[in-house]
Amino acid sequence: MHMVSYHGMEKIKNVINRDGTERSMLTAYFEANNLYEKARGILYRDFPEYYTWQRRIVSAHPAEGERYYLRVLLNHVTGATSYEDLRTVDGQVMPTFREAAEKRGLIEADNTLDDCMTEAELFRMPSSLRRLFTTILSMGKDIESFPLPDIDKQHETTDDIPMVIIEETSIEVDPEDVSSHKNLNNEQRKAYDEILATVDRQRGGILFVDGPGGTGKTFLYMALLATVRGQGKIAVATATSGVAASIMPGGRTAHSSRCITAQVRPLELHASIEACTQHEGSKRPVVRRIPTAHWERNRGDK
Ligand SMILES: Nc1ncnc2c1ncn2[C@@H]1O[C@H](COP(=O)(O)OP(=O)(O)OP(=O)(O)O)[C@@H](O)[C@H]1O
Repeated sequence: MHMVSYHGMEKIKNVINRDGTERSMLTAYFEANNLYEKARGILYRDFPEYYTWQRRIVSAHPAEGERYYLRVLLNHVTGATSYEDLRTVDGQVMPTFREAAEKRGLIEADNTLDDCMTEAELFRMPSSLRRLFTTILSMGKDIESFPLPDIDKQHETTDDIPMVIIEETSIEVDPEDVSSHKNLNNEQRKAYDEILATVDRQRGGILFVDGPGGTGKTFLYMALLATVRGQGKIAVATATSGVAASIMPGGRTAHSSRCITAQVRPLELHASIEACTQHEGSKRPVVRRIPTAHWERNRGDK
């Protein structure tokens, strides 16, 4: 079980027969344990302090499964002379490295995951560190066990209300926007009434407002957002670009919205809002808790 690099066009027979392919740093370590008694008391990771290798020890990611558990064992077991020997615990050969690590009590009790983060911190880029951290959390590691800064209680959810709802309901409504519906022209009024009727029916719907630049679409959105929010309902305003999103109060880009992903298609909107709030820790979707409307600026986005 070791990695071999080869050219894509190379014949597999040649790869296997190439000098040195059958040896890896790990098999060299097993050999050293076989040959030298002194080597048997040294952990694999400390080996470079006593013996010379031309390469550095590679790290293993928890998502790599057996390769990772092999690394866990090597971090704790000295003197192994073969893979099988490494899997042997109390005279019993375990079928997998994971089971061997479990039998030795290394997985539950040790701080390998913390060590993994500490080691990764030295050379990984932030995005890669974040991925590693979420992988570790998904393996059942409690986030509280990491020395993270304290969570600002002010931003925690209260009374089991998901954060996304608190954020959306705390958007301030400009009084000028609230009264702007009185100034709508006939076409805007028609669209305004129809959209509000759809929101009130609470049965969902997809409506498109279209028109040449400067004909008052944004003016209409502002009036709609203010009216819906003024009624205590949630109006999620998204746009495909940051500039277009910044025009609308509480507006955000679709991909940064915690409710709607960039790939969302209109018919998936309901499902994506549900998925989002369930992810936030609530089993009750926003759409059932508070009537929700969603505006997306598309055509003519700046
Ligand atoms: N009913 C109205 N009463 C007063 N002013 C209005 C009305 N409708 C639109 N306007 C004004 O007309 C101008 C253009 O409107 P708006 O920006 O809403 O157009 P738009 O269709 O969103 O344009 P674009 O597609 O270029 O973004 C704005 O200054 C807006 O305030």
